[in-house]
Amino acid sequence: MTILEQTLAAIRPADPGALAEARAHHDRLTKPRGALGALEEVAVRLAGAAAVNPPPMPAPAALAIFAADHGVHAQGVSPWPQEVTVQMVGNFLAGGAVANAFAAQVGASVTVVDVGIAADLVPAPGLMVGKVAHGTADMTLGPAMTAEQAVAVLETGIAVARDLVAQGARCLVTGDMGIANTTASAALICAFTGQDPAEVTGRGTGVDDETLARKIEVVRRALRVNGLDGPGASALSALETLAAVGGFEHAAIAGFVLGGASLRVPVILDGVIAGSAALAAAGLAPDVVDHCVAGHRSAEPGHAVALAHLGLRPLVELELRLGEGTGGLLAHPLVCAAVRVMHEVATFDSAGVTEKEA
Ligand SMILES: Cc1cc2ncn([C@H]3O[C@H](COP(=O)(O)O)[C@@H](O)[C@H]3O)c2cc1C
Ligand SMILES: O=C(O)c1cccnc1
Repeated sequence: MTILEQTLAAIRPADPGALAEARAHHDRLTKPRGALGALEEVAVRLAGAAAVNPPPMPAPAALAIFAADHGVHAQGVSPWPQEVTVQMVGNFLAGGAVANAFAAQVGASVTVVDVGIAADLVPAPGLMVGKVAHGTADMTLGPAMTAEQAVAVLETGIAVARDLVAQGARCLVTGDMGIANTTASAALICAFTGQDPAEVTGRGTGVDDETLARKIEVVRRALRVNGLDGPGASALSALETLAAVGGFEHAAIAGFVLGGASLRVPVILDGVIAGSAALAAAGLAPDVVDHCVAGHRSAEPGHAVALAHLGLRPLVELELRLGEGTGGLLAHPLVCAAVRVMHEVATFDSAGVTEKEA
C-alpha cells in the first residue's frame, strides 16, 4: 500500500461510545445543560475523534504553513505579484508575519513547507522542502497539476502531520501562503459543492469590482476546461478534481488533515483555502471531517459554502481574510477550554450541588 492508501484506510469515524459518554458527562457537570453552547459540541466532537472521554488536551498545537504558486496568477486574479509568496515565506521564517505573532500567543510551533513556490529557496531552519514544481500550470488551460504531483504533495502533507505528531504536537493547525490561491479555492469549492462561481468567488486580498468580475469568469473557465461544470463533474474523482483546479498547498493541506485524522489528532482548519482543501480530503475519506474543527469563518464567501457542505460550525467570526493559519490559531484556546472543562469541572454528585427539579 502507498502512504496515501495506508492513511485513508486508517481514518475512522467518530467513536459512537465515546460520543455518548462525552454527552452524558457534559450533562452531569455543574452548570445548566447546554450552557456552554457550541463549546459543548467541540468537546463531544473531540471525544468522538479520539475515541475516549475525556479526550486528550489538544496542546501543544503545531501550525504548518504550506506555500506554493499558481499558474492562474497569469490571468490577473490577484493585485499582488507572485514574488510575495516567497517573500512572505522569508517573513514566516524570520518570525515577522501575523501567523508568527498568533502562534506565539497560543504557544504553537510554526513549520513552513515549500510544496511548489515559483522561486527556489535557500535551505533555512524551519523550512521543509517538498517542491514538485515551480508553481502549478494555469487551470484555465488544462489541469493545474498531474495526478502524480497531487499524490506526491498529499503524501508530503501526511508526512508533515506525522512528523509534528511524533515531535509531540497534540493538535494540528492548517496554514497556507500562495498568491492567487483564493481563485483555486473558489474553483475547488464550486467543483465539490456544485455552487455557481458568482456565489463562491470573493475578493481575496481585496480586489476591485473589475478584477472580481474577471476572477469569477476565470473560475468559470477553469471549471469548463476541466470538465467540472456540467453533469459530468461528479464523475471525476476527488483526486482528479483536486489536480484539475487545486493548488499544491491545497493538496498538501488535504494530506495534512488526512494525516492528523489517521493518527486521531484533531486538526483546526483555517480559512477558505483550508475549507476547500478539506472538501478534497473529505472526497478521499469522508470520515476525516469527524477529526476537524472549523477554526473560523473567513470573509471570503466560498468559505461559508465549504463549511456548510462539510457540516462544520466555525468557532470564531471576526471577518478575517488573511490565511496563513491565523484564524485557526485564534480558535486554539477555545478548543483547549472546551476540552479542559471535561477534565476539570466537577459533577453535581462530586461537588454536592443539587440538580434542577425535573
Ligand atoms: C502580504 C500578504 C500576506 C499574506 N498572508 C496571507 N495571504 C493570503 O493572500 C493570498 C490569497 O489572496 P489572493 O488570492 O487575492 O492572492 C494567499 O497568499 C493567502 O495566504 C497574504 C497576502 C499578502 C499580499
Ligand atoms: O480565508 C482565507 O484564509 C483567506 C482569505 C483571503 C485571502 N487569503 C486567505
